[in-house]
Amino acid sequence: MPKTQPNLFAFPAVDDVAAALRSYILQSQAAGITRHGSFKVAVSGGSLPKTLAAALLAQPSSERNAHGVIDFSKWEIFFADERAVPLDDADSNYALLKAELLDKIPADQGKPTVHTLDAAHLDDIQELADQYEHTLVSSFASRDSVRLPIFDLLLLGCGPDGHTCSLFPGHPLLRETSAWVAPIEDSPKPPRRRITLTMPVITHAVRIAFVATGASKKDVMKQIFDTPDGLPCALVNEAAGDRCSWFVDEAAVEGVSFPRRAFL
Ligand SMILES: O=C(O)[C@H](O)[C@@H](O)[C@H](O)[C@H](O)COP(=O)(O)O
Repeated sequence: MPKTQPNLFAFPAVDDVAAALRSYILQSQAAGITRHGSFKVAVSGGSLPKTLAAALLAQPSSERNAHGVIDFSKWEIFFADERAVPLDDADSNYALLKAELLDKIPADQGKPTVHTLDAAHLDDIQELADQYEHTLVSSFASRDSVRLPIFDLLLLGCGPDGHTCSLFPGHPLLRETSAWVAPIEDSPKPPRRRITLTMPVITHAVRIAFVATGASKKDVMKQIFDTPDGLPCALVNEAAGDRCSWFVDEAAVEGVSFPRRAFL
């Protein structure tokens, strides 16, 4: 079977990115609820929670979308990567998502289930990762019955070096094939101690959406799309093909030759 290509959706401004992302999330939510009655999604940190809030908190008065409205009561939110810090620490991805999005969800949009890391294990990073893997096992079924968890949607960022989640270029963790969640103690992006979903889990998701905005991303976007050379984001593109969609603004893809697709 020929390999499929990732979808590159480019928009004039960040607001347009957020509007398209909303529509894509609605489609993914509908598919998840049809499949298993809930919507299992994992999110990253960085600039993503802000764009996500812009996408999800804008409740158009008449939602003209065939896929319904956002229903957070059906959402199970996981962290695609998380920093090994207390949940109220300024570096925590949970704290960031809470401030940007969770605290602002209107009551009539329902309350999501949010799976945070277990802060009792912050001193033991392997245990922290193992405990988070247990959290996934409890939600997705046991490791004996499923080889890998299948998220309905992963919402990921792309670092200026091409990293995603806490998988960094050239890092041995990129070759992890057995764990679902892995610890990292030498993250080049601070803080150094983190946990992350592994590549097999990422590439098995039903849908993967990358969000990358701003001119600071254009060099790495050229590398990822025009001269793919093993950067973590390029590896996800390669493995997931058209299950992988990029929501970017024009500034982030200036000079990128890879063909854009129209977002319908
Ligand atoms: O915890 C983290 O550091 C993030 O999960 C990380 O993987 C992030 O998504 C990228 O670094 C992109 O960040 P920006 O969107 O801020 O560039």
